[in-house]
Parts: sequence; C-alpha cells; structure tokens
Amino acid sequence: MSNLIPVTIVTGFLGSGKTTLLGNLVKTKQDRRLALLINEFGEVSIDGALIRADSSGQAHIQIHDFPHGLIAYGDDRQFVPTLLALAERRSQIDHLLIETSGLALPTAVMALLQSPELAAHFILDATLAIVDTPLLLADAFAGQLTPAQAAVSDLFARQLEYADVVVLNKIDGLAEEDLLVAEARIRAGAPKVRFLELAYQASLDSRLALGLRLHQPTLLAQTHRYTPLPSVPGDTARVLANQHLLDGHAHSGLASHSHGLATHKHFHEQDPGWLSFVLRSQDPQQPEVLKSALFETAKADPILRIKGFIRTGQSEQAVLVQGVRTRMVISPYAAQPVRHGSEIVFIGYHLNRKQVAARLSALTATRWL
Ligand SMILES: Nc1nc2c(ncn2[C@@H]2O[C@H](COP(=O)(O)OP(=O)(O)OP(=O)(O)O)[C@@H](O)[C@H]2O)c(=O)[nH]1
Repeated sequence: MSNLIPVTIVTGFLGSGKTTLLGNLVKTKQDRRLALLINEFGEVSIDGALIRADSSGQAHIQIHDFPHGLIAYGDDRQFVPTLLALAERRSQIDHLLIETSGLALPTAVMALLQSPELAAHFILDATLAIVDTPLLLADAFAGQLTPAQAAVSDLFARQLEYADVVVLNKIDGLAEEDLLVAEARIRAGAPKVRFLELAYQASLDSRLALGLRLHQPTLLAQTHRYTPLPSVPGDTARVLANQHLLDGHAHSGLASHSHGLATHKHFHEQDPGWLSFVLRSQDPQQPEVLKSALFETAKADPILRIKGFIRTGQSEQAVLVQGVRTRMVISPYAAQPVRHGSEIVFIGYHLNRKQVAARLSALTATRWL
C-alpha cells in the first residue's frame, strides 16, 4: 500500500485562490516531489502558465494542464492515461495535486481514483476546498438570492460538502472576529469538514495540507451507497455511464454515508447556465482603461471570473488581468511575452458573449471579438 501515490484534490469556487495557493506552494522549497494537474473551466489555460512560472527552475515539480473543465465530468480522455503515465514514474513523484475547475465538484475525480486501474497506483489523501473568505463574510453565498446567486450558493455548498479540509483564503486584512464568524459559517454549512486552515498571504502550509491520509483503505466495504435523489435538477438528468464506480466505495471508513446522483455530476452539466468564452483583441490595450472597462462590464453582466493576458503596445511583456466578480487586478507579468495580442477568459452565469464583446469594445475603444 505504501507505494500508492497520495492525491490531494483542490477545489474551491471560481477565483477563491486555488492557483495562487498552488503557485505559492511550488515556489517554496518542498521535501516532496510534486506532480500537479490543473483543470480549468475555460478553453484557454491561464492557471497552468501561472503555476509554471512560479515553479520555474524546480525540476521536481511536474505540471499538466487540462482546459475545458472536463476532469470534473469524469470523462476526460486524457485523465486516466495521464495518471497512468505518472504512475509509471512513481519513483520520481511523492504526491499528486489535482486542481479542479472552480465550477467542479471533486466527486468525479474521487470516483475515478477508485477505479481498479487507478486504485492500483493512487490513493486519495484529502480533498481541500479553498474559500474566498471576504465573499463568505459578505453573504455572497446566502440570504435572498437571485437565480444566478442561488446557482453559485448551491455549488459552494456542495464543494464544502465534499471537503475534508477547508482553507480560509484572502484573510490578511481580516480581524480575528471576522475569522471566527467565517469559521462558524463553514461549520454550520459543512459539519463534516475535518480541519479548517487559515492561508495567510495565500500560502498553504504543506505540513497541514499534504500527507493527511484521510482516505486510507478500509475493510468496511460497501459503506458508500448510491441513493437516487428525489430532487435531481432538470428533466434531462440521467444515471452516469460509470455509475458503478460510485457504488460501494468507501471514503475514509470513518462513517458510512450516502449521497445522491446529482452530487456526483458536474455542476455545469446540470445547469447549462454556466458559460465560459474567450475574447481576443489585436489592438494594444491601455491597462487602466481596460481595468475600468472590465469593472463596468462585470457590474453590468453576470460575470464571476475574468482572467487573461493582455498586450499593451508599450512593452513586449504581457500584463496579467485577474478579476473575481468586480474586483479587478491588473499587473505586469514578466514571465509571459505576448505573441498574439490580448486574450481574456470570461466565466459567468447566463452570459451573453456578443453583449460582453460589444460593451468591452465600446468602453476600451478597441475591437474585442
Ligand atoms: N488579496 C488577496 N488576493 C488573493 C489571495 N489569493 C488569491 N488572490 C487573488 O484572487 C484572484 C484569483 O486567484 P486564483 O488563484 O487565480 O483563483 P482560482 O481559484 O485559481 O481561480 P479559478 O481557477 O478561476 O477558479 C487573483 O487576483 C489572486 O491574486 C489572497 O490571499 N489575498
């Protein structure tokens, strides 16, 4: 058993800080040799590029990108072959981290790890959920909600439901009492969470996050039951093709539990309201103009996440754009030369691509397509 590669699944809502935490983790010297799988919702991989830059020069870190968020569906064609290829290099890997997309639940990955071909090589160590603490405190996930907010809140609750460890992130400006309120909210919403950790300066303490061994094999077979949910959303919900993977598997062996089919499905699959698209521009951008244009666009349209690299025309270096709701950060990004103009990924709920492109074009007086 000791030869199995431990796997940590890192979940967390869009923009909660998963990539930043992993980037900081690989920046610091690690005793463990890490492999990272990065799965994003958008068609362009931004996070992989960021983490690669953070880990540059560290030969013991391997990074694999999976755009399109497909790992979460459990039917990404590259996923199992990539894991098997990693297993062949077992002697060079001490721990595997899988960052799921911000719209994903960890369950499909958890199920795949239980399949005979992967269970022979991997074992789930723990599932982490990263939380944007200021958003939690701002009641973004509770109270009177619009349909878009309800969709966000539902996904947030489900990500917590599967977490062994919740990491409160973005906490540097927060007072002790805010942290206590945040903790109480998490405990109330997710009573099964085992540990709550604080990520000061967006850093994950690997001693507290890796090697937790919360899902060791158990002799309690069949402790995990599949229960058809009475409230599967939508008329088109159906049993997964690989449903057998979900039956009879045990998580930690601590307690027998059951949950419904819907929780094993990618949120996007149930709710096609989630959309992602890329807008591109060949025109040089002025960072401050673009920043305020993106702010206005995120206020007017149901956008939850913006990220990309832009070309300014003043330098050969790219500028990194990061937006979580209406919070925009635009910063020079030396590690990335810009070759093909600007490219920004937008993720939101019932977003209209044409409308966003038109608004951004008008506000920046440049062409975005
Ligand atoms: N102030 C502050 N900002 C943070 C912290 N952690 C992350 N951020 C910022 O939050 C934004 C989103 O961070 P990411 O790490 O890309 O979030 P993510 O969860 O990987 O996002 P998705 O992959 O799109 O779901 C970026 O602008 C980060 O710089 C933190 O601890 N404090």
